[in-house]
Amino acid sequence: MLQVKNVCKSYRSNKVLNDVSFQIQQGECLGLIGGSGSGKSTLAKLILGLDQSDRGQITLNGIDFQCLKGTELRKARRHVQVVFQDPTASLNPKLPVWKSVIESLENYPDVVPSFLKDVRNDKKQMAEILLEKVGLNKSLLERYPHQLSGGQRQRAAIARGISLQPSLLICDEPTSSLDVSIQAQILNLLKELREEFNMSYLFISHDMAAVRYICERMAVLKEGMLVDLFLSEDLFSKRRHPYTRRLVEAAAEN
Ligand SMILES: Nc1ncnc2c1ncn2[C@@H]1O[C@H](COP(=O)(O)OP(=O)(O)OP(=O)(O)O)[C@@H](O)[C@H]1O
Repeated sequence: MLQVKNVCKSYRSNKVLNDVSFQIQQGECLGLIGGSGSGKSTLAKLILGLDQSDRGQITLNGIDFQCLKGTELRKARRHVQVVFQDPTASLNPKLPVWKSVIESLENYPDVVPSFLKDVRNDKKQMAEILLEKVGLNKSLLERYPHQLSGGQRQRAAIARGISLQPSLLICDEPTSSLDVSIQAQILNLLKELREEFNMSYLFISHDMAAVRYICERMAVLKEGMLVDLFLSEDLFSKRRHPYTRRLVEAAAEN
């Protein structure tokens, strides 16, 4: 489904990604962990088609975004969406929640997600269904982002992320800005949505326990190199790369 092959990326003389390769299958969740500055967000940017790699290939369902331009690129991009750490990054503070949630659908009028097919012409109904999918009451439709709690804002951002029924959802630290008590709820929501829509996730996080909980496999980036890739259940195995073991030890100390 997603194939990343020998990807390299430098910013001036700073080699940020060095020959990175991995795959994510349909419906699979791959966790991406690594220290600060290891290149995780850069990789996400390349997969989203927001920047170009210097070398290598990134294909989603066999399509290489880097070979596309204009309308074709726009069309392909709908299949990969993102949920950021800070939900205010994807919710316009001047719009009521319902408008933010359906903004992507308005940008892609030809796209008819299966769960919205009966209401595709009714904007409010679409927003209502999307809110329901993420466990938000329709009484929140008219609220503005600042009138929601952090957890509700992240749910709204997730509703927006799934609105086009993407094949791949990139979750970039989706729980880091939330209270610990809310983090588990958001993780469970992401888990349920993945099952319902058979989406794939690239789940970027510093939170080892969260990654282990939600992902079947984990990939470890160290200074732009993919040094380890394994089943989550093998996180504590002796076969782990020394750097992975250091991350595990650091997480245990926190
Ligand atoms: N647009 C850019 N121009 C120049 N350098 C950049 C750019 N984007 C990222 N970098 C550099 O690339 C390196 C990797 O950054 P990146 O944000 O991908 O790391 P990260 O693993 O996501 O870090 P964090 O966990 O702190 O978010 C850093 O040294 C960063 O300064």
